Amino acid sequence: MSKTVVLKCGGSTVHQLSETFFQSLKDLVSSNWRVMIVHGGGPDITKMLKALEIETEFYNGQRKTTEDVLEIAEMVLAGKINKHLTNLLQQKGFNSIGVSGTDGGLLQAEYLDKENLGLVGKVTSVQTSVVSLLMENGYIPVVAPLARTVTNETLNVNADLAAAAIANGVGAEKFLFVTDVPGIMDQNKQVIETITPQEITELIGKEVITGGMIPKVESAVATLSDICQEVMIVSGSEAFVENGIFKGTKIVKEGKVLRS
Ligand SMILES: Nc1ncnc2c1ncn2[C@@H]1O[C@H](COP(=O)(O)OP(=O)(O)O)[C@@H](O)[C@H]1O
Ligand SMILES: CC(=O)N[C@@H](CCC(=O)OP(=O)(O)O)C(=O)O
Repeated sequence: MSKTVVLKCGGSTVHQLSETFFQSLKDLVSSNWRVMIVHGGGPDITKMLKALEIETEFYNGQRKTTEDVLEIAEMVLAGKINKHLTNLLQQKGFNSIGVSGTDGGLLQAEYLDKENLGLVGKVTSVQTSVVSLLMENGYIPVVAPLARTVTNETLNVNADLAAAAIANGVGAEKFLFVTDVPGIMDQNKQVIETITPQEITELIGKEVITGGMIPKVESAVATLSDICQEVMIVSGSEAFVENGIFKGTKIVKEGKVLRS
């Protein structure tokens, strides 16, 4: 039976995906992996909000989302970025379908911290039937990180957290964060090949892992399970798998160093 890999493509990399990245994706598909993509788009949302002179700020790494901000976030995520990626995949020879996390009940959420963040969601459940059907039929689902509450309100969701919830929900064997760096770097800017949750905590404490890397490693650690034994941080501007060998940083459960 084929295994599932979830890729989270960050907003920092969605416009810079290289030919070798798509070659790696082809290798995965031809090795019988079922592929699903969840994307971000933070920089594009910020750019559009600035152009429209709508104020935007972050609280604990998440965008404070008013109704005006949500309207633009949904427009950019489910419109601009989702169509950009879906079209690009189609152009590169993949069958892809773009959906929003609000479609088909895919992502259900509750308010994360209504007082401080406004319309921001924390995913509570993932309805996988539609995306599973798509993958079974050879399509790559491309998901925008928006969710619905039980009372049908749309909420903005941090893409790292949305991707982690989806990886868990679909029972993915592999979960890759595709970003603008080739992996987690140590204090000497060398890419770390394998890292455990304990080492991650140490590097956050030493402020070697900072900023946008923190939600990634925290989501990675939270996603590690008996099914998903390996989460990776990889680059979108180069090959992330060659001859079955994955390149980047592998985040593995304590003491386990696994082969690709
Ligand atoms: N130890 C680290 N190793 C690599 N990148 C790091 C590290 N600490 C912080 N970062 C930062 O994390 C960034 C990736 O996070 P982010 O910009 O949020 O990406 P994305 O748009 O893919 O979600 C890198 O560009 C880098 O500046
Ligand atoms: C609540 C929240 O912060 N939502 C994010 C959703 C996009 C995202 O996470 O994009 P990246 O992966 O490019 O950062 C935002 O509005 O920017």
